[in-house]
Amino acid sequence: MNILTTEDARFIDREVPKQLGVSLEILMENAGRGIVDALWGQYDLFSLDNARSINSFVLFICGTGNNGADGLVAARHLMEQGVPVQIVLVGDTSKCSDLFALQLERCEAMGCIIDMYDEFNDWSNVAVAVEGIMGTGLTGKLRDLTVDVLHDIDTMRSQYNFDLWAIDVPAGLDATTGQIAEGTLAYDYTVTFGAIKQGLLLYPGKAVGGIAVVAPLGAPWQKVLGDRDITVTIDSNLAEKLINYRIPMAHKGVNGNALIIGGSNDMIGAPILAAEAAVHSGAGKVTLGVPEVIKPVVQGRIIPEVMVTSTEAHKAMLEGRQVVAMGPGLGRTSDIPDFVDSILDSYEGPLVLDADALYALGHVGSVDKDALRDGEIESIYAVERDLPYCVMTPHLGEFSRLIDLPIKWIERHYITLAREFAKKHQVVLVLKGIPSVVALPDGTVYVNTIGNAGMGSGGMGDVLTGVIAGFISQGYSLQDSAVLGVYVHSRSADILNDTKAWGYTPSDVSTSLGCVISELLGE
Ligand SMILES: NC(=O)C1=CN([C@@H]2O[C@H](COP(=O)(O)OP(=O)(O)OC[C@H]3O[C@@H](n4cnc5c(N)ncnc54)[C@H](O)[C@@H]3O)[C@@H](O)[C@H]2O)[C@H](O)CC1
Ligand SMILES: [K+]
Repeated sequence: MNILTTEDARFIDREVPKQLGVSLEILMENAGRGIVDALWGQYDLFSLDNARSINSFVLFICGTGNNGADGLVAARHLMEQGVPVQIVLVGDTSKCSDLFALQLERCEAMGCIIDMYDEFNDWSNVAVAVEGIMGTGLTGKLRDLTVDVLHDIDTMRSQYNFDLWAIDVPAGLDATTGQIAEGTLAYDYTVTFGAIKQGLLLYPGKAVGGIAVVAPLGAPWQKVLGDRDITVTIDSNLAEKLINYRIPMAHKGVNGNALIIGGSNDMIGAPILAAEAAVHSGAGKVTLGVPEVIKPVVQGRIIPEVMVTSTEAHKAMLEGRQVVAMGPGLGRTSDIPDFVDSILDSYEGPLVLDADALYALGHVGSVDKDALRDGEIESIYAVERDLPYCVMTPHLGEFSRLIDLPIKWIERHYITLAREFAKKHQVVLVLKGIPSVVALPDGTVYVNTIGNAGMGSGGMGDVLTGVIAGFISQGYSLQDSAVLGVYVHSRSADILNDTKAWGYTPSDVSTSLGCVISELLGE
């Protein structure tokens, strides 16, 4: 499923009429109709009953831009259907958009009940409120007047207990970054147009949008996006397309030979988790390379399917592998950067870099904060160190070190930074956060839509690394392995979450991977 940013939505507004001959007014008509369909999907609008009166109605709270105009269209459709509606207007109607003026004229001609916000006081009869104060047209902080209106809505909702819907995005939510302005409310539902807005998938936006319903615009807007970078959701539909059946005669030689490199005196758990996850994801043969000193302990702890070797003999260790994943538990001692470099120099096959291997790389590039602020995408990121084509799986802290930028900035410009990094370095970046994203060298970004709070525990990332390596060893491309790995890992955790809340471990996620694979194969 596609994901749209504010810029994409504006581009669609501009280009669909030009290239496809479908006017903005028609798109708006479909958007308004989509709001109505979404409301019907949730309530029997013919017997609206807010438990207080039989005079209840659907209230549309409309700003004077096209977001408000969508609300006016929806109100008109509901009037035709005989559903009681009222409209309140927020803002200066003398400064409205052209389409708002047109839709308002229509609602007035039909005798719809329309009040200015200050005149409205019939909150006790509101059954459902639909907010169209603003959508993708938000600029800067919310103006005081808007904050006051939103505050009133919130107070009235607590008092009268009606559901609150947002048109396209909640007023105050940045539809691209998911950041929210002070005063933004939390909603029960958001009806968003064409495709889900990126800001509804990123925190804190994801937490305030409620249940998202996508309403079609009535024209194949995908056709006009051309070579714009695309963003897509990671969900079961995508994963089902990526997973392959195994041929019946597949043997361990066909299913790949994976090497995991990691471990140090203080950390033996991380590489064990990664190697075991590679086994559970279906790799034919898995070897774990650890420093000689910890080899006996590791051998005593790990499942017997994994062979353990010593990293001291590293040339021989690399031979015949379909994938090498390096980093879990490697440590941060002064010898590690040279060790990581020597592996990068001597191994030319598919590579996954995680954890301390990423730390060992240090800064690999830098961010121009001004360009980031101004959205000058091309000049945001400068490469300082070339990297081999590989999958990199940093969490926010590790990414912060790689690009030399505080986490706060990364959180605010999550997808832009992931995309620029993957494009400029030509690597597959799995940025592990909430949500995790996978950015590809061609600029496509996949955003994870599943997973749960139980995944926030030590070792979960090591399992993901092992899963991705496991898929690569079985012949999946680096990018498919990253996307499929993120899905399977989160889905396994979701299955466990159903019965164990957060009381499950990374090892449990690893051992349940097979359930997800069989679910994807429809077995
Ligand atoms: N392609 C699509 O997805 C379509 C979307 N539609 C709808 O159009 C809006 C975007 O409309 P636009 O006129 O560009 O802007 P808005 O109505 O969202 O906002 C303008 C409105 O908001 C006021 N405003 C802006 N910033 C602030 C602020 N910081 N504080 C207070 N008020 C602010 C501004 O003054 C204007 O009054 C999109 O979301 C969809 O709902 C089309 O209908 C169909 C195609
Ligand atoms: K809105």
